[in-house]
Amino acid sequence: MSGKTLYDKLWDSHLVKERADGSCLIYIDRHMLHEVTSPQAFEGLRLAGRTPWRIDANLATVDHNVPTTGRENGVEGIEDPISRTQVRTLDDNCNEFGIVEYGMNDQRQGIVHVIGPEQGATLPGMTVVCGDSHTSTHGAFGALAHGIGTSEVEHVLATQCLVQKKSKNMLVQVDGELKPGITGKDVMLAIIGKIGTAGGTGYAIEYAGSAIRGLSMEARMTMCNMTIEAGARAGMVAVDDTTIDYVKDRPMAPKGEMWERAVASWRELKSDDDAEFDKVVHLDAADIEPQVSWGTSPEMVTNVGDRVPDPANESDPIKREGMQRALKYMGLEPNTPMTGIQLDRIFIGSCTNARIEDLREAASILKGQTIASTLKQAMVVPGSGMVKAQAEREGLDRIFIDAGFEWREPGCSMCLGMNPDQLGEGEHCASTSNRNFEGRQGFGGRTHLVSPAMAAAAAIHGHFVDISDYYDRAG
Ligand SMILES: CC(C)[C@H](C(=O)O)[C@@H](O)C(=O)O
Ligand code: SF4
Repeated sequence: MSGKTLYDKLWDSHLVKERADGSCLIYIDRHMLHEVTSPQAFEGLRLAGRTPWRIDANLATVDHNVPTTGRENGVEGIEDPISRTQVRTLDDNCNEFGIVEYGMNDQRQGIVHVIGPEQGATLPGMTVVCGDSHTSTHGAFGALAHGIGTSEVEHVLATQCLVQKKSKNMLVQVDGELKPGITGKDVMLAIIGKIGTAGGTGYAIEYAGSAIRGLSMEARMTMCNMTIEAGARAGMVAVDDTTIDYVKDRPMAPKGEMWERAVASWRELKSDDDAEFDKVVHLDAADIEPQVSWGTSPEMVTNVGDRVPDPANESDPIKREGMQRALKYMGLEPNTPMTGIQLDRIFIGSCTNARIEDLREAASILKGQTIASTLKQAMVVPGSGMVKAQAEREGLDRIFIDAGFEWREPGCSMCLGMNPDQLGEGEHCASTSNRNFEGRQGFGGRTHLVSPAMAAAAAIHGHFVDISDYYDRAG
């Protein structure tokens, strides 16, 4: 018999019961909540007269609907009535049921997938769920993490368990050395460009190989975050020293002797050498160039040095039609150099790329520079209040502000149009977020997915540039 994958190990250690039809009950260690997908779940609990099964397993915050400016008047000061109600409802529900919530003006508030790891609420070996598709982010810690629907949010609140079917195992192996300036974002966009947005459907993906081992936790989180864009619900990376160093001394991480014991067991969280995967994909790190998306799906992506593809060269009629539609929406002509796309706004933020390392990377490009006068707006939205405070201690806020960026309060912001930060119709945006769907950042808005460094360099020039030049020049 062959060995176990990391996914098999996580699955087996949380399996409560398996039925003959393959449906399984798994135990959930950590449940994160936000204001969008929780109201009906709490309502369901109330109607059934239930209380949360394990209060301490839950951690809530407000992120999608919060404004990123003008928070001095608290929740009642939120202008949009729907957003105000959403935020107030989570506050009320958490108060009623006794769940810890980082409210809008708590320094620990932020995007749910940023604050979990930051607080040590996400730990190796856990099962982590949240009513949010980008929960896959937490898999970077050698955890089994995925999004759930609102009825499942209610189920987890009530029982701490979830009915699931096991996925197949996929290994994405990235070996070799990344070129300077190439980030986890570029690696992940290149993977999605290669396997497609349905490439991971039905699988749990493990990222491995020497290039992944060399990545920071922030970069691993970026990759696991975008796993859902590759069609897989869960992505994960094995535990190593990088993982353990990141987790150490986090507020909710174990301490003292418990820490030593935890680390000893976490070290086992890797695939066995003889584990077999149902599918294996290889990438050579040295081949990966800075990525920019040109279309309305994350797989519609190319190297910054390339051109907008020509549908005429696509033999598959369905794909051709999809490309034509995407180009029409994006207002792009085939064969336009990617560096020729003029931008209107720059957004550095989201649960994909708003951690401290992301802001440092962008600031290193922007230092002493100013943004192009042709831009309507450039903004940085830190992923959490803690990231914001850290960036301010390092003086990064000054670099951004001096360059012409707006420095905002934490939240999902322009990643999706559920708050005042939105694109206007027809506007092109260099965005460090994860989805470039039609209307995602505002009605008629045109999203180009890039890394923080690429967004920063694009801000200076008003169009995309190959940041490789920056890194070469800097030596
Ligand atoms: C609002 C929420 C349910 C949604 C998700 O599940 O991912 C959002 O976070 C997103 O990124 O589209
Ligand atoms: S930042 Fe974007 S992707 Fe992440 S949870 Fe918020 S809306 Fe979803």
